[in-house]
Amino acid sequence: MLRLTGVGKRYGGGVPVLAQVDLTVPAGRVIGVLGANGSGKSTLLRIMAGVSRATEGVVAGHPAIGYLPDRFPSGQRLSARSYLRHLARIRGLSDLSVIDPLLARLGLVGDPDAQLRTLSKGNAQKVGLAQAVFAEPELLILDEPWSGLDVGTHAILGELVAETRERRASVVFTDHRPAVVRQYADDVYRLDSGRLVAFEDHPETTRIRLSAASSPGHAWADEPGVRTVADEAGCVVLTVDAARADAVLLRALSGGWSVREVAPCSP
Ligand SMILES: Nc1ncnc2c1ncn2[C@@H]1O[C@H](COP(=O)(O)OP(=O)(O)OP(=O)(O)O)[C@@H](O)[C@H]1O
Repeated sequence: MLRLTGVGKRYGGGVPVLAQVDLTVPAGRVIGVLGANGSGKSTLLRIMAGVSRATEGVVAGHPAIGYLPDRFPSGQRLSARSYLRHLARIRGLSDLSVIDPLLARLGLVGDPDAQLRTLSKGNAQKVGLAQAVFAEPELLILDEPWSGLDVGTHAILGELVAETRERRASVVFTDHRPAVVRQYADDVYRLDSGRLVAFEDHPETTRIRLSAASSPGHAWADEPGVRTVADEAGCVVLTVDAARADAVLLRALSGGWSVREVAPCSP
């Protein structure tokens, strides 16, 4: 659907914000991009949305795109309703009746006929979301879409993302919170020094110290969930995925080992 190959971006003569970014967005997939402030998330999404040019590399594919920018231009005199109708006509949408129910679903507080510039930040964000999704684009690009939204609308946005995936369209979104990105994305990436890398999830681990009067012997490294095995002062020390810790303890006790210590590993 959309493919970035070797994409780089440099503003003026500065250091590259993005370097050698490769990313394929397949149909029906939700991709989440994590990154600290200033790591280049918005720059990457602007390039994908076609509103900014890469200074290196190739962007291939021309899906119909719905785009929520990081700063939605909300300081306008147009009302939310006229703005969305205007955009709908530009995008060739004949059925304008989808707009009002969408604003209601997003929980727009206030008069849809009031000027956009009078809306609160969260309500302006809802109008920004509405313009991104109403035409059912093939690729939905959302820059920090959860920012500024109230809790009720968080769930609605989650539904909109899921519905987009269900109709085999794709979503690319950014956020700086791993838990949010993990919750909604099929594939999670992280921007690190301009490079886009797969986000490695580090599940919580537990440290288990075992001893045995006579060595019963056990291939602990082969036990599911065991990450590391070390000998320390006559004890065996295991690092175990927290979710598997109970099973490993049961195996140890039934195998004649004594449990000396169980503690969460420091992050
Ligand atoms: N138009 C521009 N001209 C010059 N520098 C820019 C421009 N846009 C972004 N930058 C710089 O590029 C870097 C990445 O910015 P970008 O907005 O893409 O990061 P971000 O990850 O989206 O940040 P945040 O989480 O704070 O929104 C920053 O150092 C920023 O100052």
